[in-house]
Amino acid sequence: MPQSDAIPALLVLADGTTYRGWSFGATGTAIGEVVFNTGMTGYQEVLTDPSYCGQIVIFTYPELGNTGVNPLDEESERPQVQGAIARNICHKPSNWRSTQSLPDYLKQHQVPGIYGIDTRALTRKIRMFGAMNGGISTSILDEAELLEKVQAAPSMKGLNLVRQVTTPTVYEWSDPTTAIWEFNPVGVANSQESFTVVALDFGIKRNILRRLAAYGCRVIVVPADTSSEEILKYNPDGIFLSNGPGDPSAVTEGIETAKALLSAEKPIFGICMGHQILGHALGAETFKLKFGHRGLNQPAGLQERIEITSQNHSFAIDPDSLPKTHVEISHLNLNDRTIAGLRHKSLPVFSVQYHPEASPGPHDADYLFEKFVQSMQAARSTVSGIS
Ligand SMILES: NC(=O)CC[C@H](N)C(=O)O
Repeated sequence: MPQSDAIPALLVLADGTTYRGWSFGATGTAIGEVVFNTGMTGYQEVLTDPSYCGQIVIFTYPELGNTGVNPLDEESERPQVQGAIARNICHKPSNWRSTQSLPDYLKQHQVPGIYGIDTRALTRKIRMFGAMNGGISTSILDEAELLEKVQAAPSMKGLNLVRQVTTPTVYEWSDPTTAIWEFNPVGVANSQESFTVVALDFGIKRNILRRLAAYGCRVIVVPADTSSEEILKYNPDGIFLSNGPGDPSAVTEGIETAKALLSAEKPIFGICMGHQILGHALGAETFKLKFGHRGLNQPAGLQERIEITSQNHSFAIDPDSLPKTHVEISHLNLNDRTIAGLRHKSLPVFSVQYHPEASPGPHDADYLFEKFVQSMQAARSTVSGIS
C-alpha cells in the first residue's frame, strides 16, 4: 500500500497504454525501453547491471526492497537503469547487510521508480505486443503529453549505448569472489596458475571480474574502443568480451576489434553482448527478439546437459546467418530454441548468450570460467612445446 505522503506517478507505453501508481526513488521523468525481469531475487544486481542502460525494468517479483541495498552487491558503481516499475515497495528494509533503503538509494542516484502497478498485466502486454518504449513521470501527469515524449524517443534497434558505460581508462582487477561466498572452492583451487586476460569493456559486470580473478586471472579491463594492436601489446593469455547495453550490430568498433583478435588465434570468451559481437566478427548477424529473456531460470543446453541460467538480453544471433563451416552452436535456449552458445570449430574461441557469473542467478554455468582458463593453459603448453 502507498504511504500517506506518496507522490502520484504516471506510466505510459508507446502504444498509449497508461497506468497510474506512486513514485519511489527520484521524482521527475524517465523514458526508455520497457522490459521485464522475472527473477525472484537480486534487484540491486539487476538495477546496477550496465546492460540495462536505456531501459525501464518491470520486476515481476511482487515486492522490492525488503533486503535494502549494500555496497557489495553493486554490479557497477551506480544504478544503470533508466527507471524501475514495481507492484509494491518495502520502505523499511531488514537485512544484516543493508546500508540503505532501495527508495533512498534510487533517489540518491536520480533514478525514478513507480509502484502500485499491476505488473502481471503489464508483463502480459509486453509479452503479447513486444518490448516497447515507455515513460514514467511524477512531473508530467497528463497522458497525452507523456506519450508524445515516449513516441519521440529512439528505438533500441540500432542504438550504440556502449560509449555511455565503458570504462574511460584502463584498470586492473584482481579481487576474487570473497571466501564466504565462494561456492566452488575445489574448481578455484585447481586453477591457481596465473593468466593475463584483457577484458574488452562493453559494460562489464563486477561479478564477471570476480569469477575470472577467482580462477587465477589477472584482468586488464580496457575501454570498448581499444584497438587489437593495443590489446595484444599486453601479451594476454586470453581475451574476454563483456556484456553490455544496446544493439550489438551498432558496436562496429568492437566487432572490428574482435575480428582482428580472431586472427591472433588466442583463447577468446564472450558473454552476452560479447557473444553477439563475437558472432558478428565471425560473420553472423543478430536480430531483436520480441521481448527478450530476463530472469534467473532460463534453460540452456543442447543434448544431455541442461543448465539453468541467468539471462538479460534483447538481441540474439540469427541461426541462418551462422557460418557453419567454422562455427557451431554449443547451446540453445530451451524455451524458444534461440542460440544460447557458440563454439569455433578449430580455435579456442567460445561464447554464451547467458550469464555464467550469475549475480543474480544460479551457478550451473560457472564451469565456463574454468573452461576458459583450461583453454589458456592449453594454449600456453602448445606455445612452450608441452602438449
Ligand atoms: N546483457 C547483455 O550483454 C545484453 C546484450 C544486448 N544489449 C542485448 O540486449 O541483447
